[in-house]
Amino acid sequence: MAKIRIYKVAEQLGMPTHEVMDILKALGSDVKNHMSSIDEEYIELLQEEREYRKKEEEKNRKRKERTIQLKESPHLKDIARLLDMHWEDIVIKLADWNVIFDSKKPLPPLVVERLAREKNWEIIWEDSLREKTIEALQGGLGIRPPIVTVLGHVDHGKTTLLDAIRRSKVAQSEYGGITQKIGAYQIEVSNKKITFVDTPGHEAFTAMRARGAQVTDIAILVVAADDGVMPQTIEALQHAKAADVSIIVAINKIDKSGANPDRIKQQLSDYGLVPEEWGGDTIFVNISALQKKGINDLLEMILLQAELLELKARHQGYATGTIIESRLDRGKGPVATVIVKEGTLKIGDFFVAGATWGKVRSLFSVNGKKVKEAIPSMPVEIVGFSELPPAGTQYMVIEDEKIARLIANQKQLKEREKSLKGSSAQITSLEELLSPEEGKKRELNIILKADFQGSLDAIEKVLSQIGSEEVSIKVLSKGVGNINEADVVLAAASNGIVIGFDVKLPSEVSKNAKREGVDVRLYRIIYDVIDDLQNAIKGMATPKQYQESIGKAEVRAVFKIPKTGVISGSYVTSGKIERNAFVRVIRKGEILEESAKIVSLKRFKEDVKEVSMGYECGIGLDRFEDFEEGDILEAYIIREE
Ligand SMILES: Nc1nc2c(ncn2[C@@H]2O[C@H](COP(=O)(O)OP(=O)(O)OP(=O)(O)O)[C@@H](O)[C@H]2O)c(=O)[nH]1
Repeated sequence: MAKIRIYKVAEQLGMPTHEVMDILKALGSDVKNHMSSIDEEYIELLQEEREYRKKEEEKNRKRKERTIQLKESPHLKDIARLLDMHWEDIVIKLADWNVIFDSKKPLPPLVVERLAREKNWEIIWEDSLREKTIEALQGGLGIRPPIVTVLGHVDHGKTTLLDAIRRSKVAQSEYGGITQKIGAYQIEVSNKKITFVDTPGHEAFTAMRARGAQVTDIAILVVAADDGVMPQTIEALQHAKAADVSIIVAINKIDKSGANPDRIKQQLSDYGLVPEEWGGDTIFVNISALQKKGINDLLEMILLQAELLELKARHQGYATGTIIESRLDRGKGPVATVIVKEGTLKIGDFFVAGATWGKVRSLFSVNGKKVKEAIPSMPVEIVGFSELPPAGTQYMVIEDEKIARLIANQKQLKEREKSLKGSSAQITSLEELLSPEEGKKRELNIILKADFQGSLDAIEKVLSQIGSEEVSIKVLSKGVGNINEADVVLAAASNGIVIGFDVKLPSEVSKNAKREGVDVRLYRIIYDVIDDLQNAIKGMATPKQYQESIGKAEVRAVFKIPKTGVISGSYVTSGKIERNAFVRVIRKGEILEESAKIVSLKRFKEDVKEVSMGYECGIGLDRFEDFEEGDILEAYIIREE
């Protein structure tokens, strides 16, 4: 066996001699110094060991480099410093995540970790610091009243019930003073409060949820005893279930002669709402909203249910909440009703609600009385908005006026961008839903509509069999009949898709679906449903897109045209430019804009579909206006494989 000296080995492997000797010694060899010789066959082993050590070193180095050790609960400014971020940027992010910023308090651990992760850092909390920080933030957690929404089929008595409750509990004198409907009210029974959202109907309920606002804890499902369970009763029930709220059934109109509460209990049992007396856990209460009978029982049941739910909220600190309704008041300007979720809302607070911001100038209770502050679950009217915020918008108090304005402006920008792109970032389609996300099992939420019960059951059965390891299929709601507004809203709120089997999609509903970015699919053959879903689950339905270049133009002049915007007078140097193409803007070899859509293509004053090589034309783009002479516009079309 050939021998080789250690210093030669070291040279050959590019390793320091001491390291070679180190490894050899660890192997049991009795090497003395760099002049010692070893068998050549050791070289491979040395090399492997060297590689392994290198990788470990690298790992260790990364581990050390990318961790932040925390010895104290970090406040926002600490984290900004540690992550080398602007604290304003962090505050904007927090607003996006609906996390209250309070400079006097530490940031919640999860938020710290998430911020760090975005910058590729790992947070190491010393000892029990993480727990301590959580404890410190939870100070002031207290019971809060339940928030109740009334749902049910048309004419089953939702409005009458809400009215009856309000009239029975709010003193007549106060009630008389209310001229405006403000979307919510609060009553007191046996020294406990209950908040009612006064916009009955599951569409409103789910529309709010679609905006990310889940205000309801308990849904009262009103069913008229003489009419029984109707399509919208089921729809409402499914919406409430999808939102994961507790349901109490109020069997209404028991004063009527045809009233048959047992039949309703039977019907609802089929949908999983089994009365307690039959061994289930759903509370049923018989009422007559018109004759104000059973109202107290119902309220008691709501309180009982609320107790079981152990509803709690942070009472201290800055407030967050949800806009329930907004209106323009002649005297007060834009006002909105907010139900407070956390914290205490006070006069003088700065706030952000979606793209609007403001300062709380005055607060009114829902009975029209001036109040100084509002605590969790309390509905309150706020004066001081800069613009009207839409219902369902999240509301949050911001410590600093400048930041409040900044966040609102950012939101405005984002919304404008979204409307330019024509669709929201949360488009949920089969394709997108199924695009893989780090090792998580994905859920495909389906709203199923069919021509009759038989087909509905059949499809649901096959759907339950085609989930895969990565994707499970969940039928959120099912019903007989055409696709309607409520289906679309539910899909939007639950990131689901609507599947229609031998039913119609009315054009109004279709428009809304498009606007909301909801994927609606219509089928006539059951196997097509299965095929499509199976393919989608396998990822085969994701069409591969590629860009096909069609031509180039060079900017020769730049014009500003009133109302139209900036137009580049260009000369087509190769291929052609088509009106429906996308454009890449290149200046001196640098890409300034990757994907702008052509919004105007003209020859002289005429709109044209395409312009070929050798011709001049005017090109306007949707997201780029800063043309300069000499810019190259590369036109391409997106095709699917
Ligand atoms: N007999 C009787 N009639 C009732 C009762 N509750 C409501 N009604 C009547 O039923 C009709 C419909 O009541 P509403 O409260 O408007 O029903 P709703 O569910 O709010 O209806 P929409 O707002 O159209 O969805 C009205 O004429 C009420 O007077 C009741 O307990 N008994």
